[in-house]
Amino acid sequence: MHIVTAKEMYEIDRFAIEKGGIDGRILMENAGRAIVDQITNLVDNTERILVLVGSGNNGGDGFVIARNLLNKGYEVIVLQLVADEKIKGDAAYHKQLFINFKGKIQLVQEVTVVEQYLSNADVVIDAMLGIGISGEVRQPFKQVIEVVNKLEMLTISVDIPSGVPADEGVANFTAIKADYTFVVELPKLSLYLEYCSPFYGQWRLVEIGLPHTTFSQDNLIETWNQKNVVETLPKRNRYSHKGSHGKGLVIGGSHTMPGSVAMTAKAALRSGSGLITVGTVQEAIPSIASYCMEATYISFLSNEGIITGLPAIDFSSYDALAIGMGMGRSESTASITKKVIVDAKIPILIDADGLQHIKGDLPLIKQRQHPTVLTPHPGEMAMLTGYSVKEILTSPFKVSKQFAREHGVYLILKGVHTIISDPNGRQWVNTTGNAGLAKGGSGDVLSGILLSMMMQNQSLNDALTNGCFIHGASADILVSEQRSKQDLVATDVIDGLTSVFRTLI
Ligand SMILES: NC(=O)C1=CN([C@@H]2O[C@H](COP(=O)(O)OP(=O)(O)OC[C@H]3O[C@@H](n4cnc5c(N)ncnc54)[C@H](O)[C@@H]3O)[C@@H](O)[C@H]2O)[C@@H](O)CC1
Ligand SMILES: Nc1ncnc2c1ncn2[C@@H]1O[C@H](COP(=O)(O)OP(=O)(O)O)[C@@H](O)[C@H]1O
Ligand SMILES: [K+]
Repeated sequence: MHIVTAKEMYEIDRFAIEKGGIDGRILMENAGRAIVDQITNLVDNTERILVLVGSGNNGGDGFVIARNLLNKGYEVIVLQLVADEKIKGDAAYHKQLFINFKGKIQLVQEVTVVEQYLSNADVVIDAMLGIGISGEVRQPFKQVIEVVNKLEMLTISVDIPSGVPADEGVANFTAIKADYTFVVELPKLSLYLEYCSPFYGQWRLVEIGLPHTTFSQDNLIETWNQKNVVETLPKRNRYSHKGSHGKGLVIGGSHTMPGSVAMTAKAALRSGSGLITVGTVQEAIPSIASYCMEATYISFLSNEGIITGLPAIDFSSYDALAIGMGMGRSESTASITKKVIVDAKIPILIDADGLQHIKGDLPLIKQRQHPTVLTPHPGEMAMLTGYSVKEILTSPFKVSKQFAREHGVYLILKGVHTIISDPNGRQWVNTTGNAGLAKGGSGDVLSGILLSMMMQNQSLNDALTNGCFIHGASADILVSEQRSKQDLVATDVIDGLTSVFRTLI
């Protein structure tokens, strides 16, 4: 499903009205009615409802909601926070209908009066500001937002919590902290920004009759859901053999960090790889092998438990490789990563310490004729780009698209809403995962799943989006059925892959 910016939402809206011929007043009615259907599931009709409306179409939705709740027997008051002449067009039409239906509207701009009304209500419907907000929230909205947040009453936002920007790039704002948000037709970008999404509370899309299309050539962002995975994940052929499912190489690990490659290898095998070989320091092999007996091993030259040299490896005998996990950041390991980038004429995934190694070698990556996948978390992305972590979290879509295009890489910017970007600038947002994954080792497991997916018979975009989905889905199933976010550890996520594959395909 497309994720839209405010501009794209307006384009879709304009298309529906101007080319499709649908009346904007009907769209507004549809939005209000669809949201009322949701509200009636949450709120009993004995509860007193206060609808806060602003000057735009978001306020127009508020009038439709108020009229339809009134029809259903709810006690409703609309507080209009702007002067009458500010309410225009479709919103003015629906305001008049509400009046015709004997609805009560109070024009209020004093925050103390708003507070009195709030104290006599059980539920507040926030239809103050929608996706048309520009700049900082002005008065009286700012104060009203602060009062609503302070009161902690059930708050339901229309389309977007008032004050939250629809798009990325705005770091500081005052906004309603909604319990529920009913998002009109398509998800807005800010739903997938970790500093904005908490404001939405629980959210759901409501359909109002707009086409699900995008007119943008430049900003193709989609969510990746279970349906997408089911459609694209290759089925295992009855006649397949181990060679059909990929021979992968994992390079990394050190005397003090053997677990990382062990988890990557095990996760790769549990996600369907035919054969996995681990290249690591000799000292680490016994402990890794006891956890991952299915893999084979190459002993690398080492000094004090750190890889110092790359043995002669015929990279072409592998289908893909992953490098960097637990490898350390010495000069010797950096030069090995560099050699692999140049010599390995196969798809490679670079993670963790490998990302530190490549900072100065991005031009070499650009020259590669085979796909390169980078999997930074925001800290690593900051190191690679020179932006601060805050800047990255404020504009993760822009920063990662720019980087993927500029360096010709597939970029997986990990986080609460992991963003997958391809070298053409297409982007997907993963929809699975939970805070149980915020533990050391989760990234190593992801690398293993991705390595495996890269070797299955699917496009690389599908492989990476499916890999991220499967990783998060494993954690989600575990947390809902047997573990908790507290005790979940990375090796559990590997074990949880069983449930994912059993339920998904
Ligand atoms: N046909 C349509 O256009 C539809 C739009 N829908 C609703 O319409 C909304 C978008 O409507 P609008 O484009 O009118 O935008 P808004 O409803 O967000 O209102 C924008 C108005 O708010 C004021 N404003 C902007 N920035 C402000 C700030 N920083 N502080 C205080 N006031 C500010 C300005 O007067 C501006 O005209 C959507 O979020 C959705 O709720 C729905 O009704 C569905 C159909
Ligand atoms: N709060 C969270 N919600 C969802 N996913 C998370 C959360 N925290 C971490 N993750 C996921 O866990 C993984 C962590 O990777 P990373 O930071 O590289 O960990 P490590 O290097 O310790 O293995 C990423 O896939 C990330 O998306
Ligand atoms: K709103």
